[in-house]
Amino acid sequence: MNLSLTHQNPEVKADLKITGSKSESNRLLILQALYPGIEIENLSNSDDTVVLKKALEKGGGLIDIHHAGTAMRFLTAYFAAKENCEVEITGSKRMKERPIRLLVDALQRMGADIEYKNEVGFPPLLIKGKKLHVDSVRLKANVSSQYISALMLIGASLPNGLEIILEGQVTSTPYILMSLEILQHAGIRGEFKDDRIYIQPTKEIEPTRIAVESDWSSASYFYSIAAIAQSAEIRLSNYRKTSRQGDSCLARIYRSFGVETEFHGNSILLKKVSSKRPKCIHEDLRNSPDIAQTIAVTCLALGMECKLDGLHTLKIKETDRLQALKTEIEKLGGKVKITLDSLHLVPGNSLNKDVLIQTYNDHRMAMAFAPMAMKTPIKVEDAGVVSKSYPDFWKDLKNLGFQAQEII
Ligand SMILES: O=C(O)C1=C[C@@H](OP(=O)(O)O)[C@@H](O)[C@H](O)C1
Ligand SMILES: C=C(OP(=O)(O)O)C(=O)O
Repeated sequence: MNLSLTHQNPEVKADLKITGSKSESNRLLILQALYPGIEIENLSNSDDTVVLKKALEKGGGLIDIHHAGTAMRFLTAYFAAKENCEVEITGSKRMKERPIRLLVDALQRMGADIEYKNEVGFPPLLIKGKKLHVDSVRLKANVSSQYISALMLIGASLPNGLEIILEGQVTSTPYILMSLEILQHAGIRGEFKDDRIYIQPTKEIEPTRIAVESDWSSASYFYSIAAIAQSAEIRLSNYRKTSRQGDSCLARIYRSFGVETEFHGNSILLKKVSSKRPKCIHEDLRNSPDIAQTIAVTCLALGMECKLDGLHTLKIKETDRLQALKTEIEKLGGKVKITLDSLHLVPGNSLNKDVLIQTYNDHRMAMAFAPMAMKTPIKVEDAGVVSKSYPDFWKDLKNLGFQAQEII
């Protein structure tokens, strides 16, 4: 499904409930499978969470997790440590290009029986679950934090717990802290200090009800809309002032675009308070890689220069996001230089009209470019990709005055 998108009203007002964080949901589902006393509230309705839940219910055999990176990584560790289970985990064409060797190597050193079905280092994987005895493992930490979270989530279920020694500069650190906080919330002891993580062995936990906060990465598109609009008041729930999600740094970053965040009870109110903004934004997004696309497109829409660093993980996500951003921004008239870990955008004098934005099976390409329709009519290819993290995205956008029409 391709969509033609327009937006005529410079004033935006809306009140939306955003689905639960997929990162929190997927961690909690793994923990719940290991410790049945956990009850989860506000679970994400994203495809990535649905596939993970179904895989856990199936418990073995052939499992296809499509595009879901966290599901692939978390389930690899989960099944490797689950005695007497045999599973083949596969995914989309892109999933078969997303590296998993660092995690598989670590699990194999812990005693796991995992084989590559096709290419070494990439899914699909053949896993024969067994008891893992080794209780200390070293892991390169600068490629994806998901490998580390995957090990942390199974750590407490191992006979002696698990020590993880991190090598190199740690990336996406807030996601590691999220894993630790969720374990602690469930009653599992653990610590993360310098380059060492330790998770204490835990046989049982007290029954606990844990509420998932709504997804901050999904909120980023509304920050972008508020920044681009002439006036905006957008209320989003359910959010907390002290969030486990690193992407809550949006509140700080979008202040530079004139958007203030007010916290009221369990909701946030995004208010456009000023049209003054700097000529150039410079951010290191090592800790919040998922909002890079949103910020780049906001800057393009507002005619601002933007320098983003710390983007070394973007090449191995749903698509090569650095290349995808460059190609699509240049179609609209911006100039983009990319390196292996950075992006520099210089906006053009005007924005091209009716450009078809390609989405490359990446939900965030579709959602990040959508706010651009407030400045120039655009078309979005394969708009259904949003369901990976935010199935209600287009419906919610209509509530903000966007007109979306299906086109061939
Ligand atoms: O652990 C998680 O839930 C995630 C970690 C991040 O991945 P990397 O650590 O690979 O950057 C992030 O991009 C992804 O969307 C979700
Ligand atoms: C990178 C993402 O997800 P994953 O790695 O879990 O596929 C994302 O949602 O932006």
